[in-house]
Amino acid sequence: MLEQKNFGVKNFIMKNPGSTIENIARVIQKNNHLYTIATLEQIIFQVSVAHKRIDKDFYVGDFVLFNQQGDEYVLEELLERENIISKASSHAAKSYHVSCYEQILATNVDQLYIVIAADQRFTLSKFERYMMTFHQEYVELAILLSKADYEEETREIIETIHLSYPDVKIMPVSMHKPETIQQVKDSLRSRRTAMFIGASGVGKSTLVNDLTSSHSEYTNLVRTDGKGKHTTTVTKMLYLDETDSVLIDSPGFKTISTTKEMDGSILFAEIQHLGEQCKFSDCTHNHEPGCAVIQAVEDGDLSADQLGRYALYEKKLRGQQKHENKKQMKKQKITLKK
Ligand SMILES: Nc1nc2c(ncn2[C@@H]2O[C@H](COP(=O)(O)OP(=O)(O)OP(=O)(O)O)[C@@H](O)[C@H]2O)c(=O)[nH]1
Ligand SMILES: [Zn+2]
Repeated sequence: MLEQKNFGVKNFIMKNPGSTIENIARVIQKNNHLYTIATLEQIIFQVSVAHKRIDKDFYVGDFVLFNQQGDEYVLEELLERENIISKASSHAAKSYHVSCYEQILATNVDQLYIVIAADQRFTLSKFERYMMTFHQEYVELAILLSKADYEEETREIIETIHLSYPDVKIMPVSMHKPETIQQVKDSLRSRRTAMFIGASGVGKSTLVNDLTSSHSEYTNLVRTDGKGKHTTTVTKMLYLDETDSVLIDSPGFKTISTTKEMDGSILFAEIQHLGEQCKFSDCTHNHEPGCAVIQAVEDGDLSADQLGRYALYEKKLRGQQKHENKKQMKKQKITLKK
């Protein structure tokens, strides 16, 4: 049997004392309605959903309670999720009666890496769509700028993003530059769950191969295509020996549905409306006493994620403002010199 890898079950049990240890597992792969789960001791394949739970969907990353029925294993309960990584389903967006349908990609993620390729057409609005879709308060977010051997393009993209979002963490990475792969490894935190998402063709598989290449034993296990190369057709969780962490690899998507691409005033109308009731008229809804927006989050009337996205959006506006001011000052200096 394969030596047992830590897929996060141990951590979960430590964080939730009193849980029934024997029956806790984590979903590490999903193929239609069959799941692969990891317990503290072993990996179990071909797990189905218990009859009484047949209406429930489980996702990669979920912690679950399972049971043995005869020689079959079944999923019984979903344990509380810390977070959900989702996007609007492009599939449903096409159907005329559903305009926006949430597609869950994975759950319980600590570090989310959005992979953008330097050789693909880049626009700030595409980047913003990613941020709008995936930014949330307790998930560490970074951009992996792949194919960074396209050096000119890489520089330009970093500059464009940082002009509007100076705080966004961007890590250039290239298969031709081993030190950049090492940097990605170094950023993976032990016993945490990282996830890669990105459009197809950005080089995600290549990157995952590079990260796991020294562990052929496990790569062999998860290889489903019979070919020499790892390709991503379903979402799955991989264990990385070197960092003692797990990585969720998800299939590349074509586009992020545009249903979330809206201007801030539409997206944050609710927050702006609530803001009218804040004690201070220039309230940033961040720490101020008498803030109606923070109150709404505390009361459960507004999601903390929405407030997080709002803060990000505000930051962007301030960044742009700063940039404008600098440009103006430069101009003034030049005219003074004359
Ligand atoms: N120049 C350059 N090309 C790369 C790099 N990484 C990957 N590629 C190439 O980009 C193409 C796509 O790479 P994949 O790893 O298959 O991309 P993917 O994101 O897994 O694509 P999907 O399987 O559709 O999700 C391949 O032809 C790779 O050889 C890189 O760092 N630099
Ligand atoms: Zn406020």
